[in-house]
Amino acid sequence: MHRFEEVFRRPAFIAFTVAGDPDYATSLLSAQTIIRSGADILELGIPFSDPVGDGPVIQRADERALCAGATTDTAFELVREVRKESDVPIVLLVYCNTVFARGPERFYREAKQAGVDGILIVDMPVEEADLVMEHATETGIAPIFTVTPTTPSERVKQIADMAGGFLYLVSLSGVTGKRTTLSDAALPLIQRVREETTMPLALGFGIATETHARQAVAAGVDGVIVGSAIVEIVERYAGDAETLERELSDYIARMKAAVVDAGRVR
Ligand SMILES: O=P(O)(O)OC[C@@H](O)[C@@H](O)c1c[nH]c2ccccc12
Repeated sequence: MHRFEEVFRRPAFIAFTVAGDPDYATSLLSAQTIIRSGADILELGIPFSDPVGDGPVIQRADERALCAGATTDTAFELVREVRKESDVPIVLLVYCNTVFARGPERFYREAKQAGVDGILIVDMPVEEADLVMEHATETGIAPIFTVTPTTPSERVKQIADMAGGFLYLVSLSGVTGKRTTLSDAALPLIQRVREETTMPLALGFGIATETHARQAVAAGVDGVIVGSAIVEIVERYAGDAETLERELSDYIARMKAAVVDAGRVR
């Protein structure tokens, strides 16, 4: 859990991409570019056939990756490859089926061997987390959980007690995807969760612009998570590696600068 503590000493920029989107080579280039451009944490989604928490942009990315042959094994391979050149914390974002298809013991063990620092099982309620908690503890992989605007405060406390690394604050009730403004529910959520825990809090869902990122940091979060806006860049420029690298690195660098800058004036 060392890597997370270090990262959250100042507001962090957390970037999501789908492992294997649209193919292995492009996705490795994207992950490396994201890290080289200053992202503090890499969130890697293992593509899944029924990603119920995801909007159309990430659904399409999952589909592209699966069509190109992405599997849990190729996602672990990607982590190993990224680890050769970087120490940034890597969080795997998965649906339950992916973990249980392999068996949780083996999944956590292989994730650890590949160099994973945290695992967020997006459709696993805390009530069922017992099924994986011992493996998280054994491997030292941080169990990351989400809380949403509709999570009662008592439950927030229960979740925070189990969680490691950071708490993922879902800014709105809905699926992933860019929004034009930061959700109205974000600020009250941040304030409410702050009262229940001292863990680092990272806000995600709908965040796409530097303004959103600044607002989130000003509201008191320790991390800002962006997914769909990044996946859209991959989708648009995947056919041209040089342009993809440039566009992605511009975007990540701008978002990171906004987060750092907003942290300074806070
Ligand atoms: O795409 P957005 O709106 O920027 O949200 C982040 C998100 O993509 C990433 O963290 C994520 C991708 N798929 C998920 C499923 C559930 C929770 C979170 C996620």
